[in-house]
Order: sequence, then C-alpha cells, then structure tokens
Amino acid sequence: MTHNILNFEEINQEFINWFCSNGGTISSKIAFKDYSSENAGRGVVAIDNIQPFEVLFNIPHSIVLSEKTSSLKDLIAISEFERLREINSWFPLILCMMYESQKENSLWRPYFNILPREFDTPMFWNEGDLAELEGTGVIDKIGKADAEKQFNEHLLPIIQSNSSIFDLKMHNLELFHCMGSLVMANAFQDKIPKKKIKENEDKEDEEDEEDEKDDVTMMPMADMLNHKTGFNNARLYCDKGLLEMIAIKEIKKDEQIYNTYGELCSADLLRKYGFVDEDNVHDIVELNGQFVVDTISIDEDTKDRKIEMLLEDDLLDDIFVLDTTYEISPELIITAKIMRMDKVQFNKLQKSKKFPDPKMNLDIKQPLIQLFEKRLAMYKTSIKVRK
Ligand SMILES: C[S@@+](CC[C@H](N)C(=O)[O-])C[C@H]1O[C@@H](n2cnc3c(N)ncnc32)[C@H](O)[C@@H]1O
Repeated sequence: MTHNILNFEEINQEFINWFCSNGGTISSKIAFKDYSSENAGRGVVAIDNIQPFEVLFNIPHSIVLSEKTSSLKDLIAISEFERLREINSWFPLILCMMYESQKENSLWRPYFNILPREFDTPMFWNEGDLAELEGTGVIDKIGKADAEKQFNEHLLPIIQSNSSIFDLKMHNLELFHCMGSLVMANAFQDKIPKKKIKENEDKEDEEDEEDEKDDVTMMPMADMLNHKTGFNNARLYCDKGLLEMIAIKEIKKDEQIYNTYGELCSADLLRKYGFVDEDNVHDIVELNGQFVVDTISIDEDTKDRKIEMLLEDDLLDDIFVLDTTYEISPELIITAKIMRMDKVQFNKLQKSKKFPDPKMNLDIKQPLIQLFEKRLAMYKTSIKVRK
C-alpha cells in the first residue's frame, strides 16, 4: 500500500487535529507509527504501558462516514441509494466516498488524506504476479471484471446524469476501484458489540450488540489499526452510543495495537487486505467437491447415483475444507467411503440406507492421501520456494 509518505507526520497531525476538533478523543498513550518497512503502512503503537479496558480513543458519530452522514444524501434521491443497495450493499457508501474524496470542502478531507491510495490486493496485480496464486482459489474470487461491469451498469449512469455533482474526469472507474478497495479493507460492517467487557470479558456470546448499527461505515481512527492473527489486543465497542476502541489486554510500551479483522484464512486476508500472516491458525485448504468425487471414484456406472445420494443427505459439499486441526471431516470420510464402493456394495447401501461410519480406515486412507497429493500439486509454488 502506498501513502503520501513524504509528509507522514504532517498528515498525521492534520488528521488528529481534525479528529479531536470534531469531538474525538485519543489517549496520550498511543501514537501513529510508520510500519511501511514491514509493508504494513500506518499503524498505531503504544507509547506507554496500557492496562486492559483502558479507552484508546473514542469516535464521535458525526464523523463516521456513511450514506447517512455524507452530504451526498441531500443531492441524490433516496430511491437511488435504495436501488444501489439492492445490487450491492457497499455501493451507496462507495458512491458517497467517491463524492466526498473529491469535494474541496468535504468534512472528511483530512481523513481521506491519511488513507492509502494504492493497494497490495490481488485486484491490482499483473498477470505474472497473479499466476503465483495458482492453486489457492483466490484468483476466482477477485471479481474485478464483475465489479467493473456493475460500475458501468449501475454507478456510471448516476454519475453521468448528475453532472452538477459529479465530474467523469475524476469520478471514474479508477476512483471506484480505489474507494471499493478502501471499503473492503477499512469499512465496518458487523454490528459493534456493546461494552460489557469489564464484568464478562470472556463471554463473547453474551455480549449484546448495538441494535441500530449494521450499515457499512467508515470509522476514522478505528481503521488505522492493523491486524495480526493471534495478536488482537484492542476492540471497538459501543457504549450508550459512544464508539470506543478499548484495550482488551495489557499492552506494553512500543507494542503495536491490533484490532481484529476476523478469523480469516490467508486467501481472505490477501484478497481483502493484501497481506498474509506467516502463522495463521485459521488457514485452510479448500477441496472442490467435484474434484473430490472425480479423484476418488472407482466406478463410473454408479458414480452419478452415489453423488445424488450424497447431495440429498448433505454429505457432499461444494467445498470440503481442511483446517489446521488436520482432522478430516466426517462428510469427507463418508464421501470417500461411498465413492470407493463397488456396484454390489453400493446397491446394498442403497437398500439398507445405512451409511458407513465416519471413521478413517485402510480402504480410504491411500485414496485420500492421493487426493491430498493431487490437491497439493495444484499449487505452483511451495512454502519452501516462498521462504
Ligand atoms: C484498516 S487498514 C489499517 C491501516 C493501514 N495500515 C493504513 O496504513 O492505513 C487495513 C490495511 O492495513 C494493512 N495491514 C493491516 N495489517 C497488516 C499486517 N499485519 N501486515 C501488512 N499489512 C497490514 C493492509 O494493507 C490492510 O489492507
């Protein structure tokens, strides 16, 4: 990601002045830090020891950027926003950001100045670099062509028919990709939990959520925090309408302050945020269901009937997942056992409707090893090469 690194400190100060003059507060124990040497852009660091539950900053609702706060809402019919939302829940916010980012006297000018303008996500990679992702399944999920089609069909007509608000020279596809990438990497979409952590810090599922908050929004300052799997030490909470970033554990001086972007596998981290974590307990390998049955099946005559039966009983998934517990799911074991049956065995099963038990046995061990080796061979590079 690229920022206007030349005047890093000035941009920070301008942003902090703006944030505080609009009612935000920032603890004197934190500061911005340039993590570009780690390829992580700007982040937030503790400049003093911080105790659990300390408030790191709070964000006034008036500077949360959304279709409800952007001045575009006064210039465009609400029905346009509703129509856009039906196509894609991010589009109203993306359009507002396209507008506010180019507006001379936008309330959010210092905020846009601190946000990156170039991104490391695969959306912006060239073909040679994308080829490195072969086998990961990321390439199919980038969706660049689809996003461009949707821009042309749904956003461009609004831009073109409102020439007093928009200028096609700046409100173009490039700006759409830039704002879309910011929404993907920075926006908050999930409901913000209510602060109950002091009494019940471990009981996440008992936390209420702030009811009114499920729009897609940009939260200045909250999105300055980086993520590192397993190192989350701060979280955003909502307490009586107040948005507060709170330390969820002790943070020592000089440690980076990390929010969590979720329990994401490497493919999702890369696709949405443009980075991966070396050690990621949430990492997975996806095995396409069709690939599994095609590889394991031993009898063409009964193959389709077997697939039909597995689908009916929700045993055959579109995607089987292998995770870092290295356990093979009961569904995959049963699918493998059925696909390895000969005609006689399968006919018997169809009559009895008695499915094989989901335990590993010698009949399927070797076919599964071969399946995993075939899946592994789909990756163009190996971990050894990467390191
Ligand atoms: C919500 S923003 C965080 C602030 C951002 N670093 C900045 O400079 O504006 C999310 C982006 O930060 C970067 N980022 C976050 N955590 C990272 C990490 N552990 N390693 C590399 N980049 C990271 C990625 O570019 C990601 O898309």
